[in-house]
Amino acid sequence: MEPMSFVLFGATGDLAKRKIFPALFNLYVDKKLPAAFSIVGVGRRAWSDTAFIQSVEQSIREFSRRHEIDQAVLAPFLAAFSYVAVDVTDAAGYASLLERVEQREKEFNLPQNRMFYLSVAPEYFEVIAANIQESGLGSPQGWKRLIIEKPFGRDLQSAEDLNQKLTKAFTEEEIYRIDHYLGKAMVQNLEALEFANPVFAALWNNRHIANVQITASETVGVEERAGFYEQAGALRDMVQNHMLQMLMMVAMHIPKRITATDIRAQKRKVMEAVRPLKIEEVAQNVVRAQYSAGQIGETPVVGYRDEPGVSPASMTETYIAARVWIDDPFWRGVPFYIRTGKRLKEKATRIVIEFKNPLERLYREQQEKTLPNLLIINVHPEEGIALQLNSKNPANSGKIEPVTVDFSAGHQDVPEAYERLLFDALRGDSTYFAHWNEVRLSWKWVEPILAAFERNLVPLVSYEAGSHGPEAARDLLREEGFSWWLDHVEERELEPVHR
Ligand SMILES: NC(=O)C1=CN([C@@H]2O[C@H](COP(=O)(O)OP(=O)(O)OC[C@H]3O[C@@H](n4cnc5c(N)ncnc54)[C@H](OP(=O)(O)O)[C@@H]3O)[C@@H](O)[C@H]2O)C=CC1
Ligand SMILES: O=C1O[C@H](COP(=O)(O)O)[C@@H](O)[C@H](O)[C@H]1O
Repeated sequence: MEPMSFVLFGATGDLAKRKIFPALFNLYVDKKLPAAFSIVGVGRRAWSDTAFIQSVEQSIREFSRRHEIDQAVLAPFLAAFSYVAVDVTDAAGYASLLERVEQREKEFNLPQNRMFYLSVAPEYFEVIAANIQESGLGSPQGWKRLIIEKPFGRDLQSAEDLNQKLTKAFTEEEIYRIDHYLGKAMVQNLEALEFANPVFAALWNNRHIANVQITASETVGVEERAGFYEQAGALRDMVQNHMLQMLMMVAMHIPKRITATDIRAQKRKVMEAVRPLKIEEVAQNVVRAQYSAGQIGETPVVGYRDEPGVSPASMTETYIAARVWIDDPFWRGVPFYIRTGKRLKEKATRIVIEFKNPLERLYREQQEKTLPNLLIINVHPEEGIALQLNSKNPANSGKIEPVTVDFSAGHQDVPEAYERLLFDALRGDSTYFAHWNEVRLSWKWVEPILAAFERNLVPLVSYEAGSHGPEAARDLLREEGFSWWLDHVEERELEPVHR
């Protein structure tokens, strides 16, 4: 990994504190940062280097996954940090930033490789990219890269505008769009699961798979983010990015080679084959809902409209479920169901692949019940893979019962998503970053849903906080004779009606 300068815009903010500094530190401890580097923080507030370095140290002590921090390791790490107060909208301020970056390059004997990380509100993305370009910061003798946070636009048009402006300063190959779900170990593992196991590779198609269920459920509510969330809702906040990225990762076909280019090409093909929804079809295929008051565990919680900062008549959805069809020869006829929501019963991101059960009748004639084989990929916070099979239980008169072969990654001290993604970006590996094609096609698919919501063509139903979501989401699957797996113990017993 080549020595470089890391310029962090938004260095005094929440994301820097909770994720970026701890991730950089953990990479440093694991010897995954270059041998020499400088980190220049940028914010508005008039901090000294010392004040900034103190805040970095505090964030590492508070948020690092490592609880034991060795001062002898921390001190040289912190020595790489310095701070420049710049209002990013003021082009004149970039001269002092350039001066500092160059001064540190000389001090640490660094080649001019520059990583720019935009951890600021999205309205600043364009102006920062333009000012980087115009100030000379963006013309180093070595490489330059741009890591950019979500959200990438708020609809197709704004995403296109943003992309056009960014690409005046950075090429597509230089842009690393963060989707932190792509940094999750089990999402990255999907590729190996599908392509490193011929047994699954052979089954990964509509001949063998009945449906795919992708869930990202959260117990938290809107927290202190009402200002943002009221404008976004679950569709923009989770579906356009994380949910569709997981769908692409599950549905992609075997690439020629395991490279960023080939994998991204396969993901693009999936999104190109996703059946577009007409506005008038949205209501039949998408459920939108909002949480009402309820209980998370033992704790009573208010409904969304009573959350601080939320309008009492808010129509913002905190839950989405949708049926997605992929019209290609591999997936034609296999529904992909996605759902995500806040204030649900459990915190769980999970993918369930339900296999077809053509031999079910054979055993039914024997008065035996078999359940479909399920491949369950627990993404977060549990991490692991489970395969549900049917097996005779000798302790129960040899009756067939479901058994689960479980590989759980347990709670090992594994790198967090931001560590993996930063490591990749520093190495110049863009496999697990969202390519513009993926972002564009995702917005394109989401557009009619946004329009249908705006025109109120889809009812906003409510669900009780602490529940598994609205009944309408169950009805969505019932239409094809399926049900959401693993919501309820009793659903394990529930026999889906297979056609
Ligand atoms: N926080 C999170 O968990 C997540 C955040 N994100 C994204 O990351 C980005 C940053 O979020 P977050 O850290 O929460 O935001 P914060 O509001 O906590 O921080 C914003 C940062 O931007 C700086 N800033 C704001 N205006 C200016 C300006 N005119 N000139 C220079 N610096 C400025 C602030 O500096 P100062 O305070 O000194 O003015 C601060 O460092 C956003 O795009 C967000 O959507 C994405 C996923 C999760
Ligand atoms: O991007 C976002 O993700 C989080 C959920 O992330 P997870 O890693 O905890 O599953 C979500 O709470 C937030 O609203 C959204 O902006």
